[in-house]
Amino acid sequence: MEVFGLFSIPSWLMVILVVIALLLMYTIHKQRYFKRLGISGPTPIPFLGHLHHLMRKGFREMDMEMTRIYGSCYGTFFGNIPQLMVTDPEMIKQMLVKQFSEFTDRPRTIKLTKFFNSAVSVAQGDHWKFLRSTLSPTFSSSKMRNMTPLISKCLDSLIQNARTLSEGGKSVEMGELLGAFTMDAICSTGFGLQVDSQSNPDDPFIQNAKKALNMKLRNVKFLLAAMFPELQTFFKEIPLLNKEAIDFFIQATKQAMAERREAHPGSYRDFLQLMINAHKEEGTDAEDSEETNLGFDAYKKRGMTDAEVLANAVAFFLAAYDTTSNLLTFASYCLATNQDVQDRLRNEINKELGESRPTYDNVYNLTYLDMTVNESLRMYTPALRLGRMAAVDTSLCGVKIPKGLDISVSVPSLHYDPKYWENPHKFDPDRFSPENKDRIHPFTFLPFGGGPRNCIGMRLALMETKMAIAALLQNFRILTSPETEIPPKIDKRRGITRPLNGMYLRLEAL
Ligand code: HEM
Repeated sequence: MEVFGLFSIPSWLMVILVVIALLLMYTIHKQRYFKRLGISGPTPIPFLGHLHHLMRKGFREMDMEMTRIYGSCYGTFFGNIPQLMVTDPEMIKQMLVKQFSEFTDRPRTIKLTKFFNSAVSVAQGDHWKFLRSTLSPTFSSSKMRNMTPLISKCLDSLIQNARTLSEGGKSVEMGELLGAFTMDAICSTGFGLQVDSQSNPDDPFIQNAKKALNMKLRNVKFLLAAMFPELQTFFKEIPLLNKEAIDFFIQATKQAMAERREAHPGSYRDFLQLMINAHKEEGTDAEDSEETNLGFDAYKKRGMTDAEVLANAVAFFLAAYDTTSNLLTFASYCLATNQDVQDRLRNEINKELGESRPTYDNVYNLTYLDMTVNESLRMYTPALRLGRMAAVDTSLCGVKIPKGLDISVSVPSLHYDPKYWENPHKFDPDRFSPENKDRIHPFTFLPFGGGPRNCIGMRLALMETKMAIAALLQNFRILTSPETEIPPKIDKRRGITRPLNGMYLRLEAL
């Protein structure tokens, strides 16, 4: 083929060049999105956007670094998909609370396994409202109080296990120890399952939870969806989560349901029972109805379907496990590296509880324990981003927001912002003392998110964490060991804050 009569190139090469030019025009058009809105941000790489930063640094480090450079509202790209990053407390308040009706849903930037569309964490609009109102009663104060004996039993195993593992002054990998406690507590409080993963490190519940949460981001379909979001129409789903592991939790839930239908109907008051009570056999398939939006009243009338019960059961296992066990792991690290805080906390526990075992009510009244847990959550927030999607064309504090835009709040960036936290790298529970608490700028401390779509399991997570810390300090002094990494390196490949090389500490029996 002759080009302007000057030189000739083969037709196949011409076709390749035209395709490359069209693809470049496509990505350049997509990545001008924020320029068109007048929002600044780091320059994206064609097709990848800022994915290369994410792969190299992880959400925590990337977001904190970019927030320092670009401020509290800037545009980034997940491949060619625009994501507005926000850490301005007023904008966050508007989005999570005041304009909630315009920002009810989480973004579905990448279409994950369809199965999870029926989970409260992923469901949208009226479907979410129905699921949230059906599941919320599981977490009332009275239900929490009823769960105390179940958690106490798991604490007995925790203390026993900690004694065995720390014999002879050996360091203990706290992630394994506390992860097993968390899993036992989820199984018994949520599903009435007596699982003793604490005495069995190869327990299938633990192994499958780890497998399920180990997302494979270097997945071809996933990368294609990020670069060409329109292609997602042709993908049934993008299986980032391990299917075998998800199937394990589905089977465990089905078995628990079958057992209690036959053996002890009516004797349970837990999360699974609440779903069984709301379940009606004759419901339509959740995935289909979700796509057609039945409306809140119609969802309520038809009750929960099989798909909804199973999706929410699996979501409960996964949402509760990694978050709570990592909070406990980092709280132990903070106590080991701040012996003065540990002494003060143990004094409070001894004074208020004496020899009594921790319960929902007695740990609730421990002010310094609450301050310590909050400061651990500030420094090592398990959740890294809060996501919302604009349902309509709107604006947030004067910034124009088009319908469908994915907006993310970087929680660690807020928690370390020196504008709101003096000396943010210092572990200082006194920031949360009753006298100082009122001085905390609203919407700058968001470990459990905020507004009507905040963490549904917050009360359970806090109860479990506080009871476990109280029991540990009644029995052990937590110390660093030569293997303790100070400060701990954070695993960049995860969507959650967890230590890269484990958390090795010493537990000295008291
Ligand atoms: C320390 C432990 C935990 C932390 C730090 C945590 C954090 C969070 C955060 C930040 C969100 C998003 C909130 C938002 O977008 O505003 C969330 C949502 C959620 N969490 Fe947790 N969580 C924890 C434990 C739990 C537990 C124990 C459960 C279950 C029993 C749970 C179930 C959920 C569910 C179902 C959602 C979605 C709620 C909805 O969309 O309506 N979480 N969590």
